[in-house]
Amino acid sequence: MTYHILIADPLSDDGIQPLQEQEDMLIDMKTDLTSNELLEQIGKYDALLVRSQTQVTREIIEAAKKLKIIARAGVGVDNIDLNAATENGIIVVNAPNANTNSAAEHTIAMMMSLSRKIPQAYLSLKGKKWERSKYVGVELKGKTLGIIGLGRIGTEVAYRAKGQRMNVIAYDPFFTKEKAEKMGISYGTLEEVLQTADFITVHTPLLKNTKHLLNKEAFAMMKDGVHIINCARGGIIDEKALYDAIVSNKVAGAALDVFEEEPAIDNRLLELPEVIATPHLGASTVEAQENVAIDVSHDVVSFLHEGVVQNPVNLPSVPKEIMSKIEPYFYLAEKLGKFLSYLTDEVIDEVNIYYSGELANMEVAPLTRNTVKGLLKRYLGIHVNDVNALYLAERKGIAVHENKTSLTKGFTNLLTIEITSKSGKRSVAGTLLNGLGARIVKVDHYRVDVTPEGHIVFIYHHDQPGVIGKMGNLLGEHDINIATMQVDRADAGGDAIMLLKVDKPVKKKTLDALQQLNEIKSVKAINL
Ligand SMILES: NC(=O)c1ccc[n+]([C@@H]2O[C@H](COP(=O)([O-])OP(=O)(O)OC[C@H]3O[C@@H](n4cnc5c(N)ncnc54)[C@H](O)[C@@H]3O)[C@@H](O)[C@H]2O)c1
Ligand SMILES: O=C(O)CC[C@@H](O)C(=O)O
Repeated sequence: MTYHILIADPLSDDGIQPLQEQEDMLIDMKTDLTSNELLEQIGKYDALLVRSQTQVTREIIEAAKKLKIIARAGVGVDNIDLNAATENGIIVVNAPNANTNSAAEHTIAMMMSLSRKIPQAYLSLKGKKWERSKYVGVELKGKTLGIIGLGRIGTEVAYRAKGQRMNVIAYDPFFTKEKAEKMGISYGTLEEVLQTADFITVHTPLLKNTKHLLNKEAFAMMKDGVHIINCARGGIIDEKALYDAIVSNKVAGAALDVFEEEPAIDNRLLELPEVIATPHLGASTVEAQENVAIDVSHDVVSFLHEGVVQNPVNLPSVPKEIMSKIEPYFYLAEKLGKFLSYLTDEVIDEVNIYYSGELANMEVAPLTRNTVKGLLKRYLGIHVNDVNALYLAERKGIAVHENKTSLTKGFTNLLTIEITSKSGKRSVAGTLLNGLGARIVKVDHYRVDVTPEGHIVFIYHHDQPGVIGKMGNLLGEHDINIATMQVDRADAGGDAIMLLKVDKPVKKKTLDALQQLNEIKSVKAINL
């Protein structure tokens, strides 16, 4: 199989080496596509790599019938419609750590340029003027830097600002007084940061709750003569409110790397002498660009080859040490889910997954996703995957619950899946047997021992003499060879089940013939 990869924004040549080394990957570098051209062409690609320019909209995602992965060479994924990607089962990855230093260094560079008016003085001198008294700046030492958003970049900015002998106060919903003490900075509420800082820098993502975080009301709370820096995302600051605050002398100056609309050629903030700006250059260093491209290239290769990624955005990442423990159960979970999907044709209301024995001590969320994927696969085929399984279940009104119990009924590990529909509950249980691999060990309350693979004929029947022979004969007449057979019953002469492993898929006419036998209550062909 050959994978088609589209690189839609400029990426470092050295960084995409891991992709170029793959013999089964054809790479198209098309960095000047219009959105219409992208829409027309996206249908043939398996992977799409972008930076911040390309807008990966719902329309593009819905036209991307083969697309499996969108890789954002950088942090912010606000140019990608994540909901659309998740709904369509497309994994989104980014490179969250690769440009942290560059963005933090750029923030400090912008703050120092702002405090000493370096860009303005530079332009003046280039214009053959020697204006020493016009460009008097302020020192950073002893001033307070307010940081809003203390994630990767905010934290690096905090440490660098301490190096400038600044006092640092930060607000982040996940930041505590204890953490502040450890870092040697101050903890503040948003209001406290706004009220006490001489310089304010924002380092949050652009989200619903951070859109226009710095607005008219926020500027009103700030000290007179405050300086503002935004090297995170345009839109965190309300640009109109910033403009008014600068014109009214509330804000002494602003350093902006990012804008509500980019490219920000006609932005009127740029007309103000108090505003210095760069065209979204926070991550534009040789090192950051190489690192982001390397990180996303590795993720694209490993996802297309092995279904594994390091930096998923729309799927929780699983640490390696946890993954190594649960990985052996992935196969079992999906097969049990798929097996169970054959046992009912009714709408499923609820799925309960019971993790028992050693499984009860593990991080099982990825197994839950795989179970649900298996359960939905019969109906949704390739449209369900790890990314969208839980989303699709929720959309179909299926409640999924994880339960952990120490009851293992003699097994060291036991995974039991139970579905509830209007006519009641059905369940299947499986285990990993040491050295022997996966086994289905229970169907409803019947005990069995079957490998969860291949073609299975599943029969509900009355336990009575001759029934097994009759079925064997009938399958023989239909050219179906029985590989293994498992039978269990509730009571002698009562209800019973039979699981026949057969060598090839069983056709409908064979199932109909089996169903005609008096002893048979129901029969299903299961293909795992
Ligand atoms: N200018 C550039 O070229 C450039 C480069 C890299 C990153 N960025 C941007 O910088 C920003 C930060 O990146 P990061 O890697 O540090 O992200 P991060 O996820 O590590 O940190 C973001 C922090 O913001 C906090 N946050 C969320 N909502 C908040 C709120 N309402 N108030 C206060 N804090 C809030 C989160 O708790 C988190 O700690 C992102 O927007 C990213 O896109 C820009
Ligand atoms: O692609 C870029 O250079 C911008 C990257 C930056 O905005 C990010 O969020 O990582």
